[in-house]
Amino acid sequence: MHLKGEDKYSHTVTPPGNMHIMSNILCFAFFDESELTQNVICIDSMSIYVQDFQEVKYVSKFVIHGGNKLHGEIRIGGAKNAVLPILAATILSGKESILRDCPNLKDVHTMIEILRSVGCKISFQDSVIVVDSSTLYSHEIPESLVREMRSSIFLMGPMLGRCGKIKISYPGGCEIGPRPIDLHIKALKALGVQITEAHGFLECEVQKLKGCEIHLDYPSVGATENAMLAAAMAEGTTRIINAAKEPEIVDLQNFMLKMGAKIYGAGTSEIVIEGVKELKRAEYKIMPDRIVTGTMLAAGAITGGYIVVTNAIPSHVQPVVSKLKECGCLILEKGNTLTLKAPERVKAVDMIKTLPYPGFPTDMQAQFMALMTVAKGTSFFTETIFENRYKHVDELVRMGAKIKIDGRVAVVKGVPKLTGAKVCAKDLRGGAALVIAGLAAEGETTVEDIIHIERGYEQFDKMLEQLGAHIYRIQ
Ligand SMILES: CC(=O)N[C@H]1[C@@H](OP(=O)(O)OP(=O)(O)OC[C@H]2O[C@@H](n3ccc(=O)[nH]c3=O)[C@H](O)[C@@H]2O)O[C@H](CO)[C@@H](O)[C@@H]1O
Ligand SMILES: C=C(OP(=O)(O)O)C(=O)O
Repeated sequence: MHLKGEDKYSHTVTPPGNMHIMSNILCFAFFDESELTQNVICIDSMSIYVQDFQEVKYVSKFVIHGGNKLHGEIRIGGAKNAVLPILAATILSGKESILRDCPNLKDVHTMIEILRSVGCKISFQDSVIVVDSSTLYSHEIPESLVREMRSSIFLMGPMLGRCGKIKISYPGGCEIGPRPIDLHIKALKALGVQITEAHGFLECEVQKLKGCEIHLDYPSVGATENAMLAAAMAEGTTRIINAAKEPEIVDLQNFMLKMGAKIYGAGTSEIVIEGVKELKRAEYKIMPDRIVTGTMLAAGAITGGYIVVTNAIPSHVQPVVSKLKECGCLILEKGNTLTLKAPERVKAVDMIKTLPYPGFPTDMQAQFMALMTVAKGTSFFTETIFENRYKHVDELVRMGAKIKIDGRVAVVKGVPKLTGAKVCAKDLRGGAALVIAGLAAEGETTVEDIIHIERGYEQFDKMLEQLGAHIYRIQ
């Protein structure tokens, strides 16, 4: 075989033959000159093998021809940030859980792999995930999977609630900056968990979780969720004070209520959980993704389009909707539908500051910035949640955007037109922002490394295509 290029990446594959390992495997792909998909050498801790891997998607990109106004109707699916903690929560009951409207995303598959690795039986078909956690047999979470996704730390609370121990590695930092887990650890310690930290691993153990008052120094979404999950089966009452108020926290509470947990207050800054001895089988429909909703609205707005977004929860996207109205879009809310009619060119809004819910979501900062690059006037962004969430800026600048960064502030001077360019998705929302920019750019835009985008958007290209965008995907 003539080697043209070499690529190294992590991918979840089903090993050939009778091997029953289904884990995160390191793959070295050797590209043949004539064909991009040839052989892959896969290495994991237990085996090395060569696989003819015609179906593997090595390098995926989106190619966008800008200029089309988006028009039509699009349905929003279940939220990534709701389904991930809820999947972790299924461990608690030791019974069956049926989850509907689950998005088919890379992160969801990683969470499924994690649950399988500790013994759960899972099926995922037509947006329905069925988890049977009665067969749980391990408390050790494979490091390779933990490193793939920060949300793996959601396993801490449920594993401690269910079997009193967990061994898990640090999830590590990520593209958007360092993401410590000190608040998670503090909350779990308050519930009585002994935690030993060594060589990048956390070994946590508790005889019996004890209800307590947890004062979060910051309303961290993940730490609030982990504390809720750990407290569900603790002895006595737990109060989480300065809890995060994001809608995904309410969704988690609603799922826990279905399982028979005694919990109230989610959506406010104080959540109260009265521990119960046992939880039961539950069926639940995941809430619609508010960030995908906001992203589609931003995409409609940048193209001067007229779109109808269905299966949305308008109250969840108010911070984004009010900014879109400020920049001249007409938005009509009716039941679970949002209709957006955008002007030919939006006006700049002077200040966008990311804040915990109900403030403007950090997960919408990049997409809104893409919109502001072509607005009339100058807008100022302040990113207060994550330290390093401006990686899309250099890429937008390649497309002709005028943006200057000073620490946590980005100043965006709107230009009449962007021009298509070859750009690279550095993280999930930043990647989505580049696609949005491409929709309005003159000529062709290629967005590389869309693997990041696919962590959070199911068939992003198809959704936009349905609204009339010229976008296609190249493997
Ligand atoms: C899967 C999921 O739901 N992810 C969302 C969740 O992430 P995540 O739960 O990680 O976000 P947090 O609210 O915990 O993080 C917010 C800030 O608190 C800091 N922090 C957090 C925990 C901790 O122990 N110590 C600490 O310092 C973080 O570094 C960050 O600066 O909320 C974020 C903020 O809305 C969103 O951008 C993510 O999309
Ligand atoms: C940052 C995000 O997710 P995660 O916390 O899973 O990295 C996001 O959804 O924008």
